[in-house]
Amino acid sequence: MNDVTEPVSATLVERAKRALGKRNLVFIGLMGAGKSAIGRLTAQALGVPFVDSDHEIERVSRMTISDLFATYGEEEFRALEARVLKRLLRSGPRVVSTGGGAYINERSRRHIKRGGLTVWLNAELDVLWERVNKRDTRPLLKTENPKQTLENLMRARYPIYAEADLTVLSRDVKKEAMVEEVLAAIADHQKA
Ligand SMILES: Nc1ncnc2c1ncn2[C@@H]1O[C@H](COP(=O)(O)OP(=O)(O)O)[C@@H](O)[C@H]1O
Ligand SMILES: O=C(O)C1=C[C@@H](OP(=O)(O)O)[C@@H](O)[C@H](O)C1
Ligand SMILES: [Mg+2]
Repeated sequence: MNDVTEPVSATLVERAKRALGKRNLVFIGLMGAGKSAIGRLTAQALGVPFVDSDHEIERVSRMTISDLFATYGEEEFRALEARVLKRLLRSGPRVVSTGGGAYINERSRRHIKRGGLTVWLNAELDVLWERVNKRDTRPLLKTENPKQTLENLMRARYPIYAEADLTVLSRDVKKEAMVEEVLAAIADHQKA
């Protein structure tokens, strides 16, 4: 279903498509940054396929992310995540939204860097917290103080996400406004 209520600027779409070329576009960032939601809408705007690596992992394993963590542990999950991302990024062009920890794992980060143009959806703690505390599907946040856990992950991970090709500030604006900001970042990146 297309969630974009107003069409994204056709000129902007064309400029972004030209700049992206045949490359994949890979969304990275912390839980709640909007990778899955904005990634899907960006793929719709660009007219290319969309895949979310978490959804693909759940599809091939026939288990939820939470069950995978509980049954096999995070290390095994990261190894599976790296294998899935290597396969997903082998073809394209497509938009790939990754799980928040993928880019932090060295093997997955290598696949992602080789596999496409990376966009970091950078968000402030309160924006992320507002979004993630509505659902309990993220095993890493099943702690005594999940907001503190999220802040700790920000401190540890933000310097690594900052290696992305593009950075877009994820805010609580209309999702199509976020899509337009992502497309503008891609188009302007071409000038660099
Ligand atoms: N710009 C935005 N404004 C309001 N809500 C948003 C925005 N971007 C994402 N969301 C919502 O925040 C929640 C988390 O988004 P999601 O795409 O699942 O994040 P991620 O995949 O990065 O963890 C979802 O309910 C989504 O609809
Ligand atoms: O940050 C992380 O390590 C994780 C983020 C999750 O994806 P989202 O970022 O889409 O929530 C999911 O991959 C798993 O719970 C681990
Ligand atoms: Mg997601």
